[in-house]
Amino acid sequence: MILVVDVGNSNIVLGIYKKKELLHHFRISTSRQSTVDEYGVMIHNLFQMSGISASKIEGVIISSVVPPLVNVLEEMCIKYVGKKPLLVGPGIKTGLNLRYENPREVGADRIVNAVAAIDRYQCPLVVVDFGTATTFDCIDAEGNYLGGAIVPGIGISTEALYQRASKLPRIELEKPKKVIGRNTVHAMQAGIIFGYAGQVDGIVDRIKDEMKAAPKVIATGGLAELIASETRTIEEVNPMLTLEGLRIIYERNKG
Ligand SMILES: Nc1ncnc2c1ncn2[C@@H]1O[C@H](COP(=O)(O)OP(=O)(O)O)[C@@H](O)[C@H]1O
Ligand SMILES: CC(C)(COP(=O)(O)O)[C@@H](O)C(=O)NCCC(=O)O
Ligand SMILES: [K+]
Repeated sequence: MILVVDVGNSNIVLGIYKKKELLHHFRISTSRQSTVDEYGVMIHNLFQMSGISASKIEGVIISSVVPPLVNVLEEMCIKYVGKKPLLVGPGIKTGLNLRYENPREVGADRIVNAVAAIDRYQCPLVVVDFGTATTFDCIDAEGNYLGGAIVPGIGISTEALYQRASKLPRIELEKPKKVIGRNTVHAMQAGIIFGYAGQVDGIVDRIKDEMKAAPKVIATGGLAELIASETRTIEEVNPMLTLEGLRIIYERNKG
């Protein structure tokens, strides 16, 4: 079994794979304050709840877009899982041809998503990841990673409204029945959800024009389901894309 870990700005998602099969997955909140031992307790509890023995874990791979947590989680794995993790970053084989001006700048999660998408679907592709930020990653017909777009995430956008406007409350991210809201909450929900879906379609349309291609559009991330159904351009939601990518990169680098 291997342990795969994706550290996002809001959540850390962990997966346990036995060969190609995802046996368990867990989502815990990203805490920049937590210590090696606190993360150790967390993983110990998750393993215990699921009947996993740490001694059965043959290897660990971590992707992180939160630099201060890399060392903490690396040490946690050494101390509590007994394995030094592979870190998705410079020096690791991904098989991806990065066309970013500075390939070191691309978020590890975006690289991992692209690797998984290329493995699973036919190129050209666009991957939309609804995380703290929403990222668009473009892959051409030859499998080259072209780059993409980064926009404020749905959570960030919603939070900004209530933090900056005195009379706007904190709202549940729920789809309202109508776009014409007749109270503040419904009006905000309509603006956020339908506005966000429109933004996704707008960016994907421009990407397709610029790529001069008809890429398949895949979505992933915590809030993918909610928005995807309101878009015209997203063809498939694959919630486990990032974990799959980590498993594939692990395979390419072991031994
Ligand atoms: N199942 C869920 N239902 C509602 N909100 C969620 C769910 N999962 C994640 N979120 C929210 O979606 C946002 C992005 O989550 P996630 O995809 O885990 O982001 P990241 O990869 O940046 O950590 C966060 O604000 C998180 O609170
Ligand atoms: C864009 C991101 C913040 C998305 O992170 P997430 O929403 O998954 O937490 C992350 O991929 C990142 O920090 N990227 C570095 C900049 C870049 O990809 O160009
Ligand atoms: K992510």
